[in-house]
Amino acid sequence: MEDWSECLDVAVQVARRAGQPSSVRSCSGSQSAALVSGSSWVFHFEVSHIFNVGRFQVVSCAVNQEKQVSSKSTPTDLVTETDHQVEELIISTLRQKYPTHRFIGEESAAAGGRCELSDAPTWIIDPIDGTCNFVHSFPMVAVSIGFAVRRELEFGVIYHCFEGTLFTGRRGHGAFCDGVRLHVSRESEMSKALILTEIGAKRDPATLDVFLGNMRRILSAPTHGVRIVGSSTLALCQVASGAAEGYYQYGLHCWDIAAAAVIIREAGGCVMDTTGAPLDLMSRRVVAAGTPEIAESVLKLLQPIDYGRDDNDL
Ligand SMILES: O=P(O)(O)O[C@H]1[C@H](O)[C@@H](O)[C@H](O)[C@H](O)[C@@H]1O
Ligand SMILES: [Mg+2]
Ligand SMILES: [Mg+2]
Repeated sequence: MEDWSECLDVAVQVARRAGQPSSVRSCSGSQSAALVSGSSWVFHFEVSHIFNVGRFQVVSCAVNQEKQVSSKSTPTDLVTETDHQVEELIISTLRQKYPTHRFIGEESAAAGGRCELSDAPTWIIDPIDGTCNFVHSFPMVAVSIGFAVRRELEFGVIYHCFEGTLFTGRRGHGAFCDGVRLHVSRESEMSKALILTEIGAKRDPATLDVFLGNMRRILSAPTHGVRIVGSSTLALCQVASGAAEGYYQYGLHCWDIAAAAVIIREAGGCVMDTTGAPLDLMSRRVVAAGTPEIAESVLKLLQPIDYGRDDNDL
């Protein structure tokens, strides 16, 4: 297995830096060990040297400032200047260090950039996940950075900008939150499950009928409850940490799924297509769960909502 740990540590530093005003913090001991095991790289000096520039616009600084809010695919699909600035910070920093790598970023894609997974090392970036929350200063906002090589997800980094917590997962090396190992819930009964979902950008009556029908069937399964937090990546991190048993959504994007899929898998969970087939990162739909039983129980109750694909133009 190739050792991408050096890339992972750079992603950790970029995500932290993009999400917080203070200087780059090193990872905790065990998390550092998990990130850099088997590598001779002198990470923190090199990484802090890369980011030792004072031009960062960061999320938790900007959250209480006046924002220029606009919308993209629908009036509820919001974007701010901070989304653009954080994505530019992340991609320019990574591209300087890895000029041959490829990048898929939410705001670059919105501007017409291609969402194409190839064999090349590819960074899959959501600069602010939970932009609507960010606009309202609702404290569920994340920076998400996934990394794939030969179409295989190698690692994911998700930084919770309000809590200052960092979720990481590296294929074959486990998943952590601030150095504490993550384990999914082993619950297999829907009647004892907490299920998370997100609404997606479409609000037309037909879409809302299917969305609300899905939620009604999940609630009537029955389950303990359904939660919508407004950030796909942070909701998926709750599955990885065992705080929720399952997640389903139509309408998210590859940059919402990529990092979280690695973190959930490395925490012992499963991530798949809403049909039960293997995950299709570009399909804009997902079911994730601590156990296959919960995943199966959820997907059997779902009616599909068609959002197209991220790689529609290929
Ligand atoms: O646009 P950002 O990056 O904030 O991502 C959110 C999507 O916009 C929502 O449609 C979707 O429902 C999720 O809330 C997702 O996190
Ligand atoms: Mg976003
Ligand atoms: Mg997002």
